Amino acid sequence: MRKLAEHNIPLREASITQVHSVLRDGNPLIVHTSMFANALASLANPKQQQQWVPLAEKNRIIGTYAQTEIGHGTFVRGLETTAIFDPETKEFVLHSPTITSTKWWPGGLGKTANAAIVMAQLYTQGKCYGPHPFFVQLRDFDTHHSLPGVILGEIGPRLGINSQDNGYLRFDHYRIPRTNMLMRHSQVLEDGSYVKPIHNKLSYGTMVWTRVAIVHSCSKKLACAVTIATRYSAVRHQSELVPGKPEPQILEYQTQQYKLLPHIASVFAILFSASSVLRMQRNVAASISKGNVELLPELHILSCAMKALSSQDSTQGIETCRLACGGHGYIASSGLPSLYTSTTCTITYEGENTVLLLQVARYLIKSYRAGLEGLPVLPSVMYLTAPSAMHQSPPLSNQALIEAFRISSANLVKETESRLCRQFNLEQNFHYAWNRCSVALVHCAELHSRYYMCEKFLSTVESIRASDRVRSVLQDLCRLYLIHHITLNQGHFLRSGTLSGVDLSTLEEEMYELLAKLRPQAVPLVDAFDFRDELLGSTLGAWDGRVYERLYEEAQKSPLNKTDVSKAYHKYLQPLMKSNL
Ligand SMILES: CCCCCCCC/C=C\CCCC(=O)SCCNC(=O)CCNC(=O)[C@H](O)C(C)(C)COP(=O)(O)OP(=O)(O)OC[C@H]1O[C@@H](n2cnc3c(N)ncnc32)[C@H](O)[C@@H]1OP(=O)(O)O
Ligand SMILES: Cc1cc2nc3c(=O)[nH]c(=O)nc-3n(C[C@H](O)[C@H](O)[C@H](O)COP(=O)(O)OP(=O)(O)OC[C@H]3O[C@@H](n4cnc5c(N)ncnc54)[C@H](O)[C@@H]3O)c2cc1C
Repeated sequence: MRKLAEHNIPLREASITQVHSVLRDGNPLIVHTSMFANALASLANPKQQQQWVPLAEKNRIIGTYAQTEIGHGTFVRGLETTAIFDPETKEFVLHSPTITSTKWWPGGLGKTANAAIVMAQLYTQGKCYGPHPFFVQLRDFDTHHSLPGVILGEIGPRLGINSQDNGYLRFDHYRIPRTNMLMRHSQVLEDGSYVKPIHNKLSYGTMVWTRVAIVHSCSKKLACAVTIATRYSAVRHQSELVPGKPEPQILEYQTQQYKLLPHIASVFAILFSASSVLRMQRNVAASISKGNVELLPELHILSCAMKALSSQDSTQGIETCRLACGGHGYIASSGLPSLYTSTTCTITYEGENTVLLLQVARYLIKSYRAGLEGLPVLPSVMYLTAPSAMHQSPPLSNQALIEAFRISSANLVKETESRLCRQFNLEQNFHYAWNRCSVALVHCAELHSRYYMCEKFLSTVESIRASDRVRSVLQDLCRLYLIHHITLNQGHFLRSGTLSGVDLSTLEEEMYELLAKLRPQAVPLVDAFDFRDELLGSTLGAWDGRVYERLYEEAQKSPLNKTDVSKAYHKYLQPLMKSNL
């Protein structure tokens, strides 16, 4: 917090700095600096912002975002916490009517936060208007004791990020002023009448913002992992590549290059896509301020797509990096286990990936059908019904590969839509038919998302003007990325007829050549991510390559090494050894 103040970084921008990486096992303030700060900035009206933002900036108020309940995370409309307007006192009464309505998971809620943005079902004049955000004080601002009517605690140990004190929260007819409803987009007036927003999903805006932030953070996490594994692979010598010759650096093995280089490429693919979605988010935010919500659905879908793909890719990439470090990748001091546990949760939180991909698929099917009917569709999905342009580019050029992605994606959507129609004819119920096609629908969403990411990678690399040599290395990396993802998805390209078996063999051959070509660039590429050793926090990945010394030094810090003979010997082992059991 002191660093943020020194550098004049506003609270809501803190989460895109590296400051949170200082903590190894989760940051109890991350939801305060990210979601809580963003909810105030985007969901509170100017008067409310004046009231709470300065206090949050000074950390007098430490907040969290309390939406998920034990019973419902994905299905936001199913939340059970109620906020009933009482016109007599001009207050909302917050209540948790069931066990399943208990708020569960919010980061920092257990012990750190003294306030929360609570999502609750809004009732006024006897009618329910769905989930709305409320500013709620949970603890006394001086003593930090929980307030009467508020029951809260921590939910217990998790796979990782255990310093984040994820919490639970219940309300027992807890009263808050009417003016604590965040009223930028919708309002409840003094007489209890409801003023609806210009788009009924504007109150979900903090989730959209966070999904975009997660994409950015996934590229950082993966960058840390590839830095550790690549540097280690340059230090580690093992086995014989040529019998009788000295043991080579493990980075010389083609299989090791295949484990690492595509994930180095992936860091850039995710980063460039994150920048593109961030630009769109800023445009949409500016439009919303002027009352225009036309591009909100496009932003929602793009943020779902990129959050799902980047969390999946970075989690898999980090695990591959851990495995690429052999046994030493399993030791906590390598930094890789905590990178994994703090990244795999991004697959689940802020919208479980399958659910987000189904949102993308719904948009693809709707847009495809609209396009067929000649209705207007938004730019990112025009290609679904636009004529093919496969023959305009030289065969197997980067542009041709992007076109192959585009056509294969359009083809898969077309095929899946036909399947959906057939299923609908059998079931006579759209929802059952949808469920029966949902595996294929997820594949549509994944391929569309991959197409977007590949396209952003290529267009960004081609726009680099600063240095020919940098551009040349990034072009090779981008080429590797395109070919790698084509080889992983061969079936889609064969089915769409965009690539033949011979094309795929040619591309595979080129991929192996690229691995060898990029091998000398591996260490410079990860060095260019420029992580300080303190932030990387890894015995395997430090700048100076003193891997073995650091592993040995770190082992000395183990509490078990404080004494030669442990207490457990006297208490358990010695009696066991003497017991003749
Ligand atoms: C280092 C920086 C890192 C920063 C990150 C900080 C990390 C902090 C640590 C942890 C944070 C974790 C926090 C959380 O997890 S908070 C809880 C998050 N919860 C979720 O994300 C819930 C997921 N569910 C949903 O979002 C939705 O309910 C839904 C699944 C998307 C939609 O459900 P449903 O289909 O029932 O849809 P609705 O009836 O609600 O919607 C119908 C139409 O609305 C469109 N829609 C939905 N959402 C939005 C939106 N946000 N914006 C615009 N439009 C939206 C939807 O597409 C439908 O449109 P259509 O035209 O097809 O009818
Ligand atoms: C580390 C961590 C931190 C979190 N922090 C916060 C926080 O700060 N604030 C907060 O409010 N919440 C937080 N959450 C909660 C998080 O947002 C939810 O866990 C998440 O949205 C998933 O919801 P769920 O747990 O209800 O899963 P479920 O929706 O129950 O998912 C279980 C399974 O059902 C499937 N499924 C569900 N619906 C569908 C569907 N329509 N179609 C197909 N399959 C479906 C899913 O794909 C999944 O496989 C956090 C969670 C974690 C793990």
